[in-house]
Amino acid sequence: MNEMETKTQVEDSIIQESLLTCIDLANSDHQSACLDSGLFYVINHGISEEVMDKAFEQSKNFFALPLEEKMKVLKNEKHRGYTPFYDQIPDPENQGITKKVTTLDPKFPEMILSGIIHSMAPTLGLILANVLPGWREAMEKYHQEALRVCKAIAKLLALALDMDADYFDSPEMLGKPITTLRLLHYEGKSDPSKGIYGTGAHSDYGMMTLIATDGVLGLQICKDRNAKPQKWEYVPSIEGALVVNLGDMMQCWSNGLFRSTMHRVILNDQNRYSIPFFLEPNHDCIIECLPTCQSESNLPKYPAIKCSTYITQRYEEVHANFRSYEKHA
Ligand SMILES: O=C(O)CCC(=O)C(=O)O
Ligand SMILES: [Fe+2]
Repeated sequence: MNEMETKTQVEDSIIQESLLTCIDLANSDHQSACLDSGLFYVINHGISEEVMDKAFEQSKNFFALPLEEKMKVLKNEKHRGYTPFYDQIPDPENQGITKKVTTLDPKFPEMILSGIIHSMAPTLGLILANVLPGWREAMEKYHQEALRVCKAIAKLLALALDMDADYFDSPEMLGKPITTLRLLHYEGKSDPSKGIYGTGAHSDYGMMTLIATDGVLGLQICKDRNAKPQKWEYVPSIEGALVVNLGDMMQCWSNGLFRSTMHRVILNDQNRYSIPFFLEPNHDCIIECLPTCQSESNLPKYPAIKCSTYITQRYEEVHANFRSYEKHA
């Protein structure tokens, strides 16, 4: 049996085991999608409608709480917890928020971040238990399922990069992953010409992001950030499918072969709820070009960096000071 056959067999067995199917916008395979846009859909992921519906229902319940209740779970120094509207500025150069926060309408999304591993999800859950029965259970269940799906995708990505299927899904890499479930609530109307976006242009920092939405159109990608003018394409939602978006770390591991695509959210006066699940490896893991992705004529393009260092750097870049929203509370 040659190496290629073995690889295909392993890939087939992962797909059969989980029935996981990855498709891209043009309906080709996930491998070309990784190279082209770094974004693809996953169907047959095994997350039941019930689990998905409960997560959205509880997310809406949370955002419908009075602000004073939400402020009780205001984010902590690890950025877990509630973030009111206005806090996140992924694209400060183009986002009006840096100029005058108070005149901005519509608002930036409000969000709540929780994780289970290395996080305060249990604390959040305890605080919210009285006001939102079932919130914690719904989030823990969705979190667990999202992690399972991401790990299956990580195997396919490893194979696509000519590594062992378990390369990413190993104790050193994903034994204690940094996982974040972000519940987002957008409202209002975007106006890119005025620097008003649901979420400004950014790439995700980590390994991959699994995005579930309520079906309201909003997510856009720009495949070529250097193009002038930039071309933004909507990512339509597909019933039952989740969107997978590769992050900067995957771009680094693959030496730029896999794309960490710039994306943003544009809104048209509708409420929109989405639940991205961010997967990053163990915090002490070093992110560096894989041996299969470099050669004498293709040297590593990105410096090796510790996972936690990279995340902290990127996070500080895009978040306003706490004080910037105190006046809106
Ligand atoms: O709301 C979405 O569809 C995407 C949100 C996003 O890009 C993010 O939270 O990083
Ligand atoms: Fe994102």
